[in-house]
Amino acid sequence: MSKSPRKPGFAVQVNVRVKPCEGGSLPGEIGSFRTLGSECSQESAFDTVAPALCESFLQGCNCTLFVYGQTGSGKTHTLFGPPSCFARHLLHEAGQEGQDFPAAWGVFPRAAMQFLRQGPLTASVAEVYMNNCFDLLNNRNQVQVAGSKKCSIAAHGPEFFSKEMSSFKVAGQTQMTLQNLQDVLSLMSIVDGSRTTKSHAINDRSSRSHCIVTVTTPRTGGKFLFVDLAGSERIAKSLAPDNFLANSAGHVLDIRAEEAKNINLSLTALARVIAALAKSSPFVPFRDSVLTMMLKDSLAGNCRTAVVVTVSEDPQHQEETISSLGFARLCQSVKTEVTQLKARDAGDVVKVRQQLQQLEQQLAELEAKGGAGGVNPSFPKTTREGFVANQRKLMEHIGNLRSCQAALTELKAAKKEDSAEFLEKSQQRSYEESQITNLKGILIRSQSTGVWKEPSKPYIYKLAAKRELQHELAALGEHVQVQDSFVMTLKDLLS
Ligand SMILES: Nc1ncnc2c1ncn2[C@@H]1O[C@H](COP(=O)(O)OP(=O)(O)OP(=O)(O)O)[C@@H](O)[C@H]1O
Repeated sequence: MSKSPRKPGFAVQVNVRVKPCEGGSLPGEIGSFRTLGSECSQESAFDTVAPALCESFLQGCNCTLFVYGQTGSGKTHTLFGPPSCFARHLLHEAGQEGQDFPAAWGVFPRAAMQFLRQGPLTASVAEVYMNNCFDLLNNRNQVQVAGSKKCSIAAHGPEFFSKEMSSFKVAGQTQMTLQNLQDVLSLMSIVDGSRTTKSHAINDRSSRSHCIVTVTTPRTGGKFLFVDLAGSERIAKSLAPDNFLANSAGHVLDIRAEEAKNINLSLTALARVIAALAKSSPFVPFRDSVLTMMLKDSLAGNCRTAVVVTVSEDPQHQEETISSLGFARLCQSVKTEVTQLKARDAGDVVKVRQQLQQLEQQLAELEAKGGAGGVNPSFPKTTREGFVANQRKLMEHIGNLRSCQAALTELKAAKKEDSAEFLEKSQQRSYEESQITNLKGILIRSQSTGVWKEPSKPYIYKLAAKRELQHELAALGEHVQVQDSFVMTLKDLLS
């Protein structure tokens, strides 16, 4: 990808959004930030925060927008929208009022709609939960961040992934093509439905993970990261007594406290990185957490970056508000460099084609050595066929269960919990769940006989990388059939 000269020192743009609270107010002056007051609508929030970033992205710059703040202060509300705002009936109602989409939609879906006027995009969604990264577009499969201490992608992954330890990449994330409003809605339904959320004393729908939606434009290869950070929290305030679960060994496991501890650790790592960048310190501890590795390019690379710090007017959260404003001040001193990427050309296509060919050859070699796994040919035909048929049935029932759950969420959002349709879908959900339990039992029993071998990790990574390259080629305007080349491992299906 060709680059034009760097424009030095682009300060991170800091915005503060205030969540209203009746009778509440902020502790003192906010400071010299762009402020989105408690009356600010979703549309005004977008108009304040996003236009300059969106324009830069469309001109070929990498951009990042992240939201930071105390739990329940409005991060997800600002970036994506309030709970259930992606229910399909709301889209229909907005259409009847002559709107393109519901007024409640947040910055990301509005920005995506703007980008789509210029052409298609590809998107991926990562969730960072308990310091591990998961692919929300592929059944929450765990993916590795290259350069992390846990796994070096250089050991498994395709050669074209950067081996430079100074740059971190997520290996083999699933890409989804966005072409229209329906695609944006589908993406948001997946994010909404698969993110780890819990209800606690401060927020009914609290995100227990950081969520990074990345959209890429094929014209330049430029990326825009939309980052919804999990909320900082004081465990004593947010922890409700019903959050204790007994695990199978009989130990009492405080999952919520463990999650909160992990969230706070990663946010502390982020604050340390930002403090080091603000002081222009020679050492910046990006490696301290998966989150900071993933945000390295956004904070210290070629990227135009903005942050929305969300705070509450509620007097009982004053201490957290003061702390969040301190974070906002730190961010103001961080500068990135912004380089405009040039439109891609035929040379890029040739390069990607070569990489694809190389990868296909490596996949063939792995297949020849049995790396693709599969059914053990030494077993009788009927056993092999029976196993594969059960595997297929399990996938079908998992698909049906997901559709059922999506339909139930829609009906709930439309307040149709008393309808016959809701009852029918609930019954179907129970049926699908019982089928899944039965099939899992059968598969676990037959797997232990050795009839099935899982594909190797390098094979899975290379296959995912092949799909990414096919998407890239398609986005560059090449006629290429993007193959659904995921390997759904049995381990994933049975988990
Ligand atoms: N500016 C706002 N105006 C009106 N309602 C808001 C505003 N900000 C947040 N809310 C509402 O407050 C609730 C909590 O907001 P949200 O889930 O976005 O918080 P969060 O910061 O993402 O929390 P967490 O870190 O726990 O995930 C939601 O019901 C949301 O719609």
